[in-house]
Amino acid sequence: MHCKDQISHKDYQRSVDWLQSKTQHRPKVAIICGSGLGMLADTLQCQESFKYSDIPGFPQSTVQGHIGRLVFGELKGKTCVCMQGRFHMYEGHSIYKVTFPVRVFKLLGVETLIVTNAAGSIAESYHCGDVMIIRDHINFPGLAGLNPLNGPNDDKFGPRFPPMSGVYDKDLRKLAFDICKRMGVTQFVQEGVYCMVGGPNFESIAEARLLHKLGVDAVGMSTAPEVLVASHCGMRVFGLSLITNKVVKSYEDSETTNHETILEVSKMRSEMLQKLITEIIIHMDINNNQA
Ligand SMILES: O=P(O)(O)O[C@@H]1C[C@H](O)[C@@H](CO)O1
Ligand SMILES: Nc1nc2[nH]cnc2c(=O)[nH]1
Repeated sequence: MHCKDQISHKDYQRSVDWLQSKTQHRPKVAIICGSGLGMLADTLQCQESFKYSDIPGFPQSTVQGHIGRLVFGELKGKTCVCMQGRFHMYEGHSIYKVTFPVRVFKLLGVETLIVTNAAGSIAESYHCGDVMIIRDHINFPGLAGLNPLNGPNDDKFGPRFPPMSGVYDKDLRKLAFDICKRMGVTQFVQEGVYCMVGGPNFESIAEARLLHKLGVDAVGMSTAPEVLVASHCGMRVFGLSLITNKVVKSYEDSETTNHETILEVSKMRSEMLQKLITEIIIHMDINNNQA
């Protein structure tokens, strides 16, 4: 990966101009839907959707369970934009392309980014079907130097050396937990640390044990780059991981992980997740429709 792949302000703006010429919606909230979690977009009212292949600069989704559309609409009167399918580095996209939509959202006027993903549990106490409110992340590709902020800094977006502490908004995390209490679902709600690895392979047992020692609660192949770029440009961030499988940590265990099971579990919890995200959006402070 070279900085030559870096994307210019002009390229983000081209995408923004195209979208703004096609829709009157001016979203304040963007939602990135993880594997199998794209159904939330279907609940938006006054919908207008655009295939990634039609939007200038957008890459294509290639993963099963990621439809590949940007959907604008209203959730109980709040204007949102939903990514039905995200981009992963293992698909062959550069890290700049993976995070491209986030800067487009910023230029569209989005202030809050909600990210969701499917993840495997590392924490012993987690179960399949649990929902983890992300408190913090470990960005393995980032620690190894694969960072969407590599290259000349674009000061129009944010500072050269952005902090990464407290990135997952405390108030939104509390709001989410309070809503879970009201929904009566706290028995399968957790709060923990998400770790991004490169994928596309799932973890070896030794890797899973390493992640456990490092304090990781759930592991997946996405999210950290988008969150990093959102935080760099001053967006408020909230994240949820749906625990779709337990990561094998014992040589005695013959279970293996596969993408089909991940999609099945996502389906099982999709309604609850939709409700939770809808309630969060309804109850959070949004300076709506003042773009
Ligand atoms: O987009 P997310 O992070 O939800 O996708 C997860 C991680 C891998 O891309 C894939 C593995 O099944 O699902
Ligand atoms: N790396 C990784 N990504 C996942 N996405 C969903 N489950 C998993 C998992 O067990 N490991």
